[in-house]
Amino acid sequence: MSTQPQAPRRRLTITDLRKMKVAGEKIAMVTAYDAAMARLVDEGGADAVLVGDSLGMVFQGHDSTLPVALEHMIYHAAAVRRGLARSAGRAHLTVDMPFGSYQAGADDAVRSAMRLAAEGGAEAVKLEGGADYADVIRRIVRAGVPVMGHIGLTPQSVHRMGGYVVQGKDSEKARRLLDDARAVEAAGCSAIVLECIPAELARVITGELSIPTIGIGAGPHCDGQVLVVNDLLGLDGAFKPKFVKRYAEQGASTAGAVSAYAAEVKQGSFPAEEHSFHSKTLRLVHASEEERPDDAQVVGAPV
Ligand SMILES: Nc1nc(=O)c2c([nH]1)NC[C@@H]1CN(c3ccc(C(=O)N[C@@H](CCC(=O)O)C(=O)O)cc3)CN21
Ligand SMILES: CC(C)C(=O)C(=O)O
Ligand SMILES: [Mg+2]
Repeated sequence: MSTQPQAPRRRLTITDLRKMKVAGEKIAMVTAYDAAMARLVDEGGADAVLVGDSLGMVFQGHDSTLPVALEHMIYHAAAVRRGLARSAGRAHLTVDMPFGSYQAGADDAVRSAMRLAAEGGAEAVKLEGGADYADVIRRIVRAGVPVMGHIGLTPQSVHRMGGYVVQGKDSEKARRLLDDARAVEAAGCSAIVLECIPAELARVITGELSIPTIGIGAGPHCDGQVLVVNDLLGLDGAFKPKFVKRYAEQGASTAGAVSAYAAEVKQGSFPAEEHSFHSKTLRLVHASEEERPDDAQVVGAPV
């Protein structure tokens, strides 16, 4: 009997994410920055993986996303791409365009997006900005790369915003964000991230747009949600903004595991017998021994 050929696994496309909005099926997106985590996130059932420029803060240790370079995003995207290739899931892959890779002009933006797709394996790129970026979005989409928008709290504009603060809290600013959302959809975006805006505003934007809205700190009415994986795993005990829910306390459990390991090393109980290798044929000779047979195998002795 021959084994049945396996139906090839089909990865979700950006079009599938749009169909999920129509079907009323919520989209679960999670960030990942390396191959191992990408595989776990994919096998955990995330619909979409984001290689976020938040890696500048959670991976590189900066206090903003501004120092992240296009080369860094390509490096992490390619690692995540390889992780997804080895995993059993079907997540779609979006990669953030970092600060400086698209703001100077549309030609530059198209070149950056093409590198993220060609070298990083991105199936879509995400960029921060509203109506002001309509032309840039149009040009990248025309080049063949789907674009995800991102409005509200846009971390690359931290200095203009005066910190990581909730956006669109008064009627005029909320109106401007709704106009921005409409503008990026009209420019050809396939989806849009809404970050740290009132839930009431996110509900209106979600109802007005035909592309899916993916919220972070934008309430429950969005078509999907995104969280930084380190945050949902509770890896950083000090970082707990209001919108984060921790589904694990891996920061505490990791520090606890290392502490147990260090204690056992110091005490001599690790490695134990079951962690050690042996050889029956090896004849050990101490370096201090005067008479050494010519055929002795010397281990641990200075030459
Ligand atoms: N680990 C991590 N998670 C993120 O979600 C994230 C990053 N890093 N780095 C890039 C940006 C920065 N983000 C942030 C950072 C801090 C707040 C924050 O402290 N927010 C306050 C709200 C302040 C207000 O009331 O306006 C909060 O308490 O949630 C929000 C978003 C979101 N992104
Ligand atoms: C938090 C998400 C939306 C993001 O842009 C990032 O991780 O960089
Ligand atoms: Mg980002």
